[in-house]
Amino acid sequence: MSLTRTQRLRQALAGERALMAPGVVDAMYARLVSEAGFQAMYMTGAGTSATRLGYPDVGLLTMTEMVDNATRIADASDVPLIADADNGFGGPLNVRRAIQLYERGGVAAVHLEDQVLPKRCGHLAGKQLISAEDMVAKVKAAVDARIDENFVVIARTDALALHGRNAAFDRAEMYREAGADVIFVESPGPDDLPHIAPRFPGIPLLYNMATSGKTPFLTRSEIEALGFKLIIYPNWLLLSACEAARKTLEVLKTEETIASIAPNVMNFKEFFDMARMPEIQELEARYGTPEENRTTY
Ligand SMILES: C[C@](O)(C(=O)O)[C@H](CC(=O)O)C(=O)O
Repeated sequence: MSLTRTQRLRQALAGERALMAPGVVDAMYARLVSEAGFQAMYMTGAGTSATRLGYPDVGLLTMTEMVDNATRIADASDVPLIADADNGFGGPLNVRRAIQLYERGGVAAVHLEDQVLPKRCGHLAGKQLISAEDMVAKVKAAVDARIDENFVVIARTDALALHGRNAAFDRAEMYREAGADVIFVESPGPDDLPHIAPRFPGIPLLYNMATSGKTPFLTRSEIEALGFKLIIYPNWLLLSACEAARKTLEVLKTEETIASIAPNVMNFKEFFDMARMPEIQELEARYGTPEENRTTY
């Protein structure tokens, strides 16, 4: 029998190499990541906020909006999805409901952070934290709420930027004792990185390859050598696409034709194939759509 997504995620986290999870914001990016053959993907809250609302990552998205987005992403492939669950959208009871809905939606892992509500991107200034004890209660609620024991609960602390290394590590230790499966110390700089793994033996650590540049752009092997097991790349696909879209818009505005862009974009067939056209064609055949009405190019 094939392994479930959560089992595959657990297996990958226990493997030799660090697991790379490119960031996605919708089903289309999920298709791209799946096509590219990655073993995991990550739903970025920052990217979800930008694409769903056109606003930055300042905690405006509601829990149901985040769950809805995660569910659509999870539905688009069989690749284990790690999803941003911000601060759990409230207290421990909100966390409990959020975990139930994320899990039901096919998500394999979430990360929860110790910021107040509303939260903001961990790489921005002006963050505020809840107490470590309040966060411990949320981690416990998350662990208790999961039905599938392989669903992964990742605890993130945002304390490093505000209170320094010791405070951040103390918090992370408390979250680990509360049952977190993975530890995520947010926005470490180059000086902090070598201190994290020696302090947390035996538990997988997450490396957030954010685009802010605060955490260095290391290679997978360099990150592995520092003792991290999971690498998320939150907004890189989105930012690549935004830059390409801007260029297309510039050309369209000045040249008033798409002709010079056309040879450089993904072609029509590739685009539909990425969106599972072969599956649709197979289903049409199976359910008796007359040949002349089947979807073809
Ligand atoms: C990981 C993160 O929470 C996200 O929403 O993807 C962000 C990433 C980012 O804004 O680049 C973060 O707070 O680090």
